[in-house]
This record gives sequence, C-alpha cells and structure tokens, in this order.
Amino acid sequence: MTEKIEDFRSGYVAVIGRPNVGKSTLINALVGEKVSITSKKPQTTRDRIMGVLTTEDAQYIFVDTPGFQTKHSSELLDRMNKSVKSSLSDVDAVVMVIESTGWRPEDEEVLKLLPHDAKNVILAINKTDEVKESEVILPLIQESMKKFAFADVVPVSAEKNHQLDVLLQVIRKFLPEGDKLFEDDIYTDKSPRFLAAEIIREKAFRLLGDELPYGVAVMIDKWEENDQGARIFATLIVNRESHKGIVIGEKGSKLREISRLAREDISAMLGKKVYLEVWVRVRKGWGDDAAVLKSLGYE
Ligand SMILES: Nc1nc2c(ncn2[C@@H]2O[C@H](COP(=O)(O)OP(=O)(O)OP(=O)(O)O)[C@@H](O)[C@H]2O)c(=O)[nH]1
Repeated sequence: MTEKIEDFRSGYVAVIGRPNVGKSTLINALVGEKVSITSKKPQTTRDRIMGVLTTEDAQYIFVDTPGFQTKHSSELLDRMNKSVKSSLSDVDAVVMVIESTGWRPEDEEVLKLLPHDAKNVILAINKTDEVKESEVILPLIQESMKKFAFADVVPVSAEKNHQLDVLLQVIRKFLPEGDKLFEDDIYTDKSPRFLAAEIIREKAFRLLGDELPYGVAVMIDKWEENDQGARIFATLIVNRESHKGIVIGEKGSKLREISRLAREDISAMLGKKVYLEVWVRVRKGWGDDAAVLKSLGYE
C-alpha cells in the first residue's frame, strides 16, 4: 500500500512559561518519553531539549525552554532568559503554560516576551486537576483573552493526561504542511552523555530536597562504552564546601543513593549495564563563571 497521507504536517513548537508551571511534565506526557527532567524545584530545565511526537497526521517537534526568571540575576539566568527569547523565533507555534490557580506577575513577565501581534500563541491552562474546573476555568479563559490575543486556550492536566489530544489538535493547525523532519524513533536531540548528566542532576535534586540550593551542576568526565556496557565517571559540582558534605551524606550514604538511582536510569536509557562513579567537587559561584558555563554547554 502506498497510500499517501494527505495533509501531513510537521513543525516546531515552543513551550514557554514561568518555572514550575509544568512545561517538562507536559512535554513528557505528550511525547511519551523521558526527555526532560522534572522536579519540585524550579529551574530544572536548563537547556533547550527537544521532544518529537509523530502521529498519523503530524510531527510535533517540541522545544522546551527554561523557566523565565525575573527575581535573581546572574550570568546563568541571563543566558537562560536569552534562550527563552531565541526559542520563540523560528517556531511554528508557541504554547504558553500557566496554572489553573490563575495569573501571577511572573506569568505576565513571560507574556512580555511575546511579540504583540503574534498569531500562533496557544495558552495551555495546566493542572486543572488541582481546581474545581467548572467554576474556575471559564473566568480564567475570559481573563486571559483580555491579556493577549491567544489563538486558542486549552485547559489541560499534564499529570493526568487530560485534554492533551485537544491541545495537539489545536497545535496542529499551526504546523506547515510537509513531510516528517525526524525519523520516528528519534525523540530527543540530546546525546546520551547530556541525558546522563541530567539524570544525575535530577537524582541529586530529588534526594536532597530542600537541603540543596540551586547551585549544582554535573559534568561527565569520562565515558567508555561498548556493546556490553558503559563506564561513566561524573562530577557533581556544588557552590560551597558546606554543600559538599550535604551531597555526600553520612558515611557517603546520600551520594551512594544518588549514584545507584542514576545508574539504574542510565542503564535503562542505554539498554546495557552501567558502572557509574560520581564525585563531588566544590566550585565557588559557578553560576557566574563563564568558563564553567561554557564547559557545561550554556553558550
Ligand atoms: N497536580 C498537577 N501537578 C502538575 C501537573 N503538571 C505538572 N505538575 C507538577 O508541577 C511541578 C513542576 O513541573 P515541571 O514539569 O518540572 O515544571 P516546569 O515548568 O518544567 O519547571 P522548570 O523546569 O522549573 O521551568 C512538578 O512537581 C509536577 O509534578 C498537573 O497537570 N497537575
């Protein structure tokens, strides 16, 4: 059978929103693969990570963006904000995410990044599972339309997979007609090395909870891989000497647990055995250090 699917569409979709509104969760739910890292702490998505969803009639290439930061300023945050702006050019559709609990000043800041005459911005009102939908959502939609000429507004719950099909149909209208840009089995443009570093960082965030301030980064020092397995050596970089002890934990217990959980996930990702060694190193104020940022890939 060589029946051609009429009107196949494919294009780029930027997902924007302040930290913690659920951008990563939404992309993960849509793409169905773990492409970006979620955590209860804001600012965990530090880079543009693409997830690709191919359906019968469309291919959606999602560009995740870091949360827009307005409160703090350092070189790192500056670069993150620039990355938000650059991800808005060259995309076919923009999905702006807010929470069902309503507009916050930081959401308004994100809105300011959008060109006023943009016709391709869809508002996704996320976490509808957290509110009484019937009472809250309609007024919120009306309020939102006064703030910006959104092309459409879709209430969703990324976590409960609610209304995501509707969101996809709405996005599809903005994608240009054309063939797939990616093969079906490609779901991320990130190297296993990058994803492994993200996994280690996620485990550190999860295990250390509120003990660990934002200043933590992961570097992969060495990566040896063959058909049977991989040997990976990584360093967790923290801001202060006192943070080092927190990450290591009593008799090394925290660091061991971080390594164990990360090893399981990396092994599942690579589909082979993994030996993982994680070290902790102190780097004062790495958030402002251009050289370190560059080595971590934040150009
Ligand atoms: N109840 C509920 N929680 C959600 C939903 N979507 C996301 N969350 C939670 O909200 C928190 C933040 O989600 P993320 O996906 O990390 O948010 P983000 O916008 O990518 O955050 P940054 O990476 O900091 O920019 C996590 O604890 C999610 O589990 C939802 O639909 N319902």
